[in-house]
Amino acid sequence: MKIAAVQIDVCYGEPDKNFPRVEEKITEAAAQGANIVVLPEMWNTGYDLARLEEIADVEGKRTKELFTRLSKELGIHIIGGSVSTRKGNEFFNTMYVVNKHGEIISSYDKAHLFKLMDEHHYLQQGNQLHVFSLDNVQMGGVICYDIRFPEWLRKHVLEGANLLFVPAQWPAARIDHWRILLQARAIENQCFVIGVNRVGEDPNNTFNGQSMVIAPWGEVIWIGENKETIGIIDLQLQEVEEVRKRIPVFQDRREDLYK
Ligand SMILES: O=C(O)CCC(=O)C(=O)O
Repeated sequence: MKIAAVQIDVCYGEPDKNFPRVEEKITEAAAQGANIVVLPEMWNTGYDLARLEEIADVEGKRTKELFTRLSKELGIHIIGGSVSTRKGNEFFNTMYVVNKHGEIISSYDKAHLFKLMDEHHYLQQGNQLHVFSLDNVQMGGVICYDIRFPEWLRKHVLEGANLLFVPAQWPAARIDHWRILLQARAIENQCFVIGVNRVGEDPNNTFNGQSMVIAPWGEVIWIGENKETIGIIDLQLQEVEEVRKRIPVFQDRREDLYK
């Protein structure tokens, strides 16, 4: 399974600039032989939350149209990072997953809103777990701050996810936390973790990439530098089983102690 981690800059509050750029990057990832492309968080608008009325994607229409068209044309699955959406009169930070046949197979609204970036003032939180299947492999998708809640990611793995995707806009100021938390989530859950961050700046933060692909034993098999880049990473999925046999964490769990 070949993953393309698309680490890009995001134009603040400018969906009309971001949509064509993302189309270009997905096309480039497919040309490089990827089966699955992964985008960063809130790539349509960035964190221009005060202007969501004007710029959020209404019912995710524009995003869904782009993903369904491209996935079919290019034969590639899309883990759509996330986009700011408007559903009715409320706003969300939403991930769409579209398979290579152009079917929207799942969507997820960020469950844990990040107060340091004012999300709780503008967005509604999601309440649903996010496990889906592509090419008969069970996967999960959460968003950025969600990784600080190990119990939330564990729940996805207990529901069968062997890979966890984490789109993010994780500021450089706390990038050590990003790296360590992603690695810990991979080791404790004995699964692949694919974190895709952005680069560049917005009025409040600087972002320095360091998107990561981590194997179930915890090795970092790819890390993005501080520049726009597409990482193409070939995952050996049998490693999940191998690691779980070596240290049988899931058999040894003491659920009776955790309630
Ligand atoms: O938890 C953090 O330090 C960063 C989280 C974040 O930037 C986000 O959820 O958008």
